[in-house]
Amino acid sequence: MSELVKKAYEIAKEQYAAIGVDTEAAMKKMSELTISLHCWQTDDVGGFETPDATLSGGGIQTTGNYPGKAKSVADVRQDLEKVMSLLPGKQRVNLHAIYGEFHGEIVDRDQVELKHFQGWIDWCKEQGIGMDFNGTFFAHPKAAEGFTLSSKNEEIRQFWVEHLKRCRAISAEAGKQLGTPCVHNTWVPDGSKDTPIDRNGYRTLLQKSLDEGMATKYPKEYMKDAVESKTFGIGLESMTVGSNEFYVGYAVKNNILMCIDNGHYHPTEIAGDKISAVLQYVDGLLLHVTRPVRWDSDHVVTLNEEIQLIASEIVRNDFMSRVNVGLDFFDASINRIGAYVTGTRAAQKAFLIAMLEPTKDLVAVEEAGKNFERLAMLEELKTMPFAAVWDYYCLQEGVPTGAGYISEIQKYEEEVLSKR
Ligand SMILES: C[C@H](O)[C@H](O)[C@@H](O)C(=O)CO
Ligand SMILES: [Mn+2]
Repeated sequence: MSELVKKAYEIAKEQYAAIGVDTEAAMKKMSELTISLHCWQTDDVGGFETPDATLSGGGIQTTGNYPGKAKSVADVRQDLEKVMSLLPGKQRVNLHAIYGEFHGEIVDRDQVELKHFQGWIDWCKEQGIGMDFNGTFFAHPKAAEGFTLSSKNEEIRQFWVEHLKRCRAISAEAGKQLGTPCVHNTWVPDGSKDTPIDRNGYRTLLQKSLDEGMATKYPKEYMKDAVESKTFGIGLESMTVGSNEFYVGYAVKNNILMCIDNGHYHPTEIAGDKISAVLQYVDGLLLHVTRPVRWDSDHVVTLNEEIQLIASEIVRNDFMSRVNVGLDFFDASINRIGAYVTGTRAAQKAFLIAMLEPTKDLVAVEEAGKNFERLAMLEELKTMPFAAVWDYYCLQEGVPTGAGYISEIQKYEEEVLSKR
């Protein structure tokens, strides 16, 4: 098999060289890409605050009941280790605050501390990876009214401000210990099912709470703040407090990261187009790469045009060091390890394809007004022998080539997941 992969690669290398693309340089550039693996695909966003915790509310939903979901932090780690063993390139782990090690104690969100996540930091150290973090502002009685950081109930608002403060402190310590900045992302579901009157009041409160929660400034080498907007959530269809305009404004004003989740816009909007727009005004972005199907359904990422534009925009403009690439999907209807591996590989493929583009030539053609030639070149690029380069890259990285990971995942399902 590996002989075949090498042979195919040699031919592909020549074909790419003929259009001015250096395949070796492209594979080398892949080392600049680190993908942050969201822990929540392992257990359908349940977390471990209580033994039977499940996702409820917040306008997000998992569907499906495929056997084998992670039931403990140990299961999550075991699953993520399996996932990483099947992926080329570099990864990090992205945790939500509900994934702490609480050891049977009821720890409310305004009580989370470093000690609940020290085990995770140690595990990251062992794995040689970085950690990202998220306050969890959903699936909680104090989020049941639809408002958290923008709540008009001062006690509730303060509760969530305290959660934000604590999560940022945990993030800073994780980044410090691991020697790589931890991105702390804030997404709140806040919004209204039916038409509200005081949109402005809620937005003023959200801004006030973010200012309070982020008042402590940490060194950028330890942690970076990100804020995530959304168009609407289920049951919160009429108004989202943290809309796109709200958070672009907040991120620009405070020069923090804007999180672009490509499931969080109107279906006709193109998330990839937003990257160069927002990066005119902020230093960096966080991406939540996902696949919305008709709504923010968080299907497993596949190699589609949307993902391709996102990756191409980053590579074409040399934005690799300014964009933190994370994933955000949770499909409970299929093997969850398979979901991770397929989805992460799809995102990585999009980046490698972007790195195999003769961008300078395309720009020259565009600037010369040769739009037919631009169109034709883009079409021809679609059928270049990308798979041969991808397989060779996987071979070099010591992970299964082609569909080779499927049987590995089936074996893991038989030996581990089916016994849970
Ligand atoms: C669980 C995630 O934090 C959540 O999905 C958020 O990032 C989001 O995208 C909500 O729609
Ligand atoms: Mn998201």
